[in-house]
Amino acid sequence: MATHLRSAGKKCTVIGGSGFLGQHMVEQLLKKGYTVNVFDIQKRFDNDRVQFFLGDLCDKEALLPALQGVSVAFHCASPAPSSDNRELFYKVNFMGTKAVVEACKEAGVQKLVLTSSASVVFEGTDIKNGSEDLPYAKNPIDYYTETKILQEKEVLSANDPDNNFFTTAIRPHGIFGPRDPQLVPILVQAAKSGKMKFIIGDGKNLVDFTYVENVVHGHILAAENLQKDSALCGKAFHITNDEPVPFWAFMSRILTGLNYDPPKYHIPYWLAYYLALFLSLALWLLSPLVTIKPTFTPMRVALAGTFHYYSCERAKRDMGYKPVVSLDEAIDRTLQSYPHLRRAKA
Ligand SMILES: NC(=O)C1=CN([C@@H]2O[C@H](COP(=O)(O)OP(=O)(O)OC[C@H]3O[C@@H](n4cnc5c(N)ncnc54)[C@H](OP(=O)(O)O)[C@@H]3O)[C@@H](O)[C@H]2O)C=CC1
Ligand SMILES: CC(C)=CCC[C@@H](C)[C@H]1CC[C@H]2C3=C(CC[C@]12C)[C@@]1(C)CCC(=O)C[C@@H]1CC3
Repeated sequence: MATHLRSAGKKCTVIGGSGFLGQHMVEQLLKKGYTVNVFDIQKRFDNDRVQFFLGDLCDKEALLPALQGVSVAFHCASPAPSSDNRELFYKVNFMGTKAVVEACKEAGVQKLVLTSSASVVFEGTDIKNGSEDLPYAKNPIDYYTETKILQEKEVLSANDPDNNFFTTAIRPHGIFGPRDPQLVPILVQAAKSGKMKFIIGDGKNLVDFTYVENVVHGHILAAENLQKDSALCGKAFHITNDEPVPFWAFMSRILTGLNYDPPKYHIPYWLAYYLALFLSLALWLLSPLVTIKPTFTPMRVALAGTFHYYSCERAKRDMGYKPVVSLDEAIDRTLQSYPHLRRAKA
């Protein structure tokens, strides 16, 4: 194959490339010999090998220059769930994704890989080894997830082999790893303020936590296997560590690894849920006077007190996926990457 064709095949754009997952995507893609463009609303790192395009993905005209000569676009941009901004979720995750699809088609990008979420099928009740055949949640756990469903449907239905445009979606769950601004920092903050005393439920509920490098590996395999007549076209794939763990054992391991005490008292699931619901209601009533963002929310209680782990057999079968970093190794690497969050021993 002529060099220019080979390098065109390896030219990609990471939309959301300044974010947590996006930065890890960029690092691995560069290691694998891809030429990488980043499109993001902000620039959070410097790298001479990356071409940055700053803009809002809702603006198709802003996206087009970042997609010229590119064969694969990875779309992993989203407002943070914690921003709690319904209008923004709808605008970016739904309308913005329509703009991404249109811009890809117009620029002649052949493959679009969306970062969706396994939570698109989660309604707050147990899911054990859930497959991709589960229906979309009728009552998603929050509005953010509702717009992730709209977004995934939009991307998968855009798959159009007749026009040489192929789409797929990766559904990760509980991504963690170095530089994650959410899971470990939120947990440490909760521990520091004395909020990590209680285990919700009996502590036996299994959950997937997925190391960021495995999530990246799934995305790259998806891009490399996405082609005419492949099983990936227009389909979604769970990517997990394939090692579900008790939610509270994972939390305790992170906390003790950073010298914080693990939670030890149990509180029944339904009591926690109704307390969180009552708290949300009280804060909503007070919202004209004061704005408080609670750590303890019904959605978090559902995430912390139910089983929700997913099968990644489809990804193994159709793209040869296998986690590249074990959960043990992943936790160790993550703990080492947060020296500033470690509590000094008394
Ligand atoms: N983290 C997790 O556990 C999971 C994440 N996901 C999905 O993975 C993807 C990546 O998540 P993560 O890396 O954690 O998220 P981040 O918030 O770290 O990264 C998202 C990036 O997209 C940028 N962005 C937001 N809005 C726009 C816009 N309008 N135009 C251009 N760029 C924009 C963000 O900028 P800014 O920071 O300024 O908003 C940020 O740089 C998301 O789609 C998320 O839904 C799915 C399952 C689990
Ligand atoms: C499994 C999964 C989807 C993980 C990623 C999300 C996490 C950032 C949060 C999900 C549940 C959250 C949670 C807490 C902290 C942040 C999460 C792990 C608490 C432990 C915070 C303190 C409490 O009051 C209980 C919360 C339970 C859920």
